[in-house]
Amino acid sequence: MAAQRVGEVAKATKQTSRVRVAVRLRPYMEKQDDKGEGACVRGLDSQTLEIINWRNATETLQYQFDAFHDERATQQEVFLSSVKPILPHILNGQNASVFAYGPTGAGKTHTMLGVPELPGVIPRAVREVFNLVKNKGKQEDAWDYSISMSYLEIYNEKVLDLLCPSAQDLPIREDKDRNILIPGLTNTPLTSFSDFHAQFLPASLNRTTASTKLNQRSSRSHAILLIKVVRTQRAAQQRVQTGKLYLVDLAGSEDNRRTGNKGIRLKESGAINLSLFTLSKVVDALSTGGSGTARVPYRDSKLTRLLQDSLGGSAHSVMITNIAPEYTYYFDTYTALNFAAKSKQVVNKPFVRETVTVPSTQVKRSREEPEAGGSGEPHKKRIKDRKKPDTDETTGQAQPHSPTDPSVLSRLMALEKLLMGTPVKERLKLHREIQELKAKQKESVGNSKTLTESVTATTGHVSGSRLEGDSPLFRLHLPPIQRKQSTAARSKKQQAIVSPLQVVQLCPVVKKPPSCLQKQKIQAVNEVPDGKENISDGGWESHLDKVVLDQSRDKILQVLNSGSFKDLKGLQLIGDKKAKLIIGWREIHGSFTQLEDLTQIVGITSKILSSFIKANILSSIGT
Ligand SMILES: Nc1ncnc2c1ncn2[C@@H]1O[C@H](COP(=O)(O)OP(=O)(O)OP(=O)(O)O)[C@@H](O)[C@H]1O
Repeated sequence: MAAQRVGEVAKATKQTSRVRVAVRLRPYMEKQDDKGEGACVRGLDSQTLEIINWRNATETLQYQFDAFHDERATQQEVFLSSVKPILPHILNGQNASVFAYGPTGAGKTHTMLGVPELPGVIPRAVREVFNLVKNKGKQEDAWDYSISMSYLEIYNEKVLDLLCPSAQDLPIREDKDRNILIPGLTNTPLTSFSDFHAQFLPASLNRTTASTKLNQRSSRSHAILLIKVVRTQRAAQQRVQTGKLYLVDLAGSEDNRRTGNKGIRLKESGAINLSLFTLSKVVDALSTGGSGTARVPYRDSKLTRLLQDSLGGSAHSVMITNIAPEYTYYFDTYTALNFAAKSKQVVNKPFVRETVTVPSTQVKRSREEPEAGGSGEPHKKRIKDRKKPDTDETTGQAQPHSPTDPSVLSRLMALEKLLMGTPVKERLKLHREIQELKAKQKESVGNSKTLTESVTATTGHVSGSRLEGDSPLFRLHLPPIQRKQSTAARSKKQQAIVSPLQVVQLCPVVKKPPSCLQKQKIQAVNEVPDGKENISDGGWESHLDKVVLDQSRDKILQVLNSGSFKDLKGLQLIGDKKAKLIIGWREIHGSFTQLEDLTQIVGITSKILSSFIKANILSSIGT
């Protein structure tokens, strides 16, 4: 019998739910390491890993997450520890989401999809949902359950229905209750796991993949599988609860120098990187804008618009960050780990959305009409409930910022660097911000001293004798990670393992012996000097590795060419006026081929251009 909706009840649960972050290290692959340098990252225990510190290769950076799955972890272990625990929520009208993040070729699709003999999170989670429903049905007979699926990809900023590939770019809508809806998206009822299998496999083949230098079958889109569980009470006045499970395989962040992308691949890559860039801005806003005043830029990309419920919204979320051990991936891995560390601070507020219905005459409902268990919650509530940056709402305890917490350090460093090349009028503002961060840093040093090791569930910290004078450089009596010398120009006999000190020479960024500038930068990390920054302006580029410089330039160019107004304003030294001029220039001339083209814009002199380049490159390296 059809039912008429008479009321929707959003029952906020008392608990907040921090986004759980797991990191999975893929096995070392010789073919990905043509120089034969070995691994730059390794696990220490089931929660901790360490990566060589690019600023000083005699140190490592340690990160702690909710779970760390090393290269030997099986598909089943990853599922049991990181995914299974959140699934029961969707039977109670709550949302849950699992998404795989990481550089291209680091194992996201392997983790989410797997292969027939080693099925990944998606098939295991769906099977588990069927099991849970079956068991619930046995325990209580007051409710009926139905399961359905939708499957879509976001390709080049277009939403495409994988169950109905002819469908064009589908719109994303938001209803008055802030539920995210996709009108026209196929929603197929499922009767069993094999039914799911039969629908899912052919649909997966519709996903856009292509071969790049780094991955023979690289996902060129973000794939989102939505499993919906609707439970309906068998009573005169029916209650209907809908829980949604999002299983997301994100496209990999890409460095086009290494992927060798050209033409259409390069365009895809631009869209992928831009949406991931927006995702990182969303996470930034959620993890640092705890006061509730920061605008979260969900609308700046389709991906973040769709994931709105999963980040800072109403879902129980798990992010599995996939990383690769080879040195070739070093900076991608480092960036992914810092992103994962920030994501740990995002808090969701799960709630049950329930519809109470009474039998009535047939009411026609479109497939994507707002419904029970919808994905949003009132905006005001979300903002109000957003986690303050330093407070773990799940425990009520202050979440310690380690003295070397990368989220504070990197912002601090970026600001310090920025100050060097900033016009006088902006210096005051930056200086204030630096002082605040320094105060926070000092406070966290105090905090961390009083906390026992078990409480230090921090986002990550630098381990090194200079920072933790009495602790050994490497814990657990493991020998230090050693970078093998490149085998490219050596015979097999000469492949001796170098000592950690020699590694410094191979460090990807620090090329020259420490100069005055570098010493001061190191001091900024370790001592947070109170004195004035008075670093000479000239020759800053020569202190950085060419690859890093080129990568940063490419990223800036990408934002200039495909960034929205807001993305452009996110660049250093670009305000409203310049952002508009850049968009106007793009409309007339197309893309910028190099950063230097910016001088063609009225008001951007070569002096302004060099400050712009410097500020943005230093800022991107520091974050
Ligand atoms: N844990 C693992 N064990 C064994 N092989 C793995 C593992 N993780 C990844 N691989 C292999 O590494 C290669 C790249 O993995 P995958 O395609 O999953 O990467 P990806 O992150 O999805 O890349 P992209 O973003 O380009 O799609 C594949 O050949 C995959 O089988």
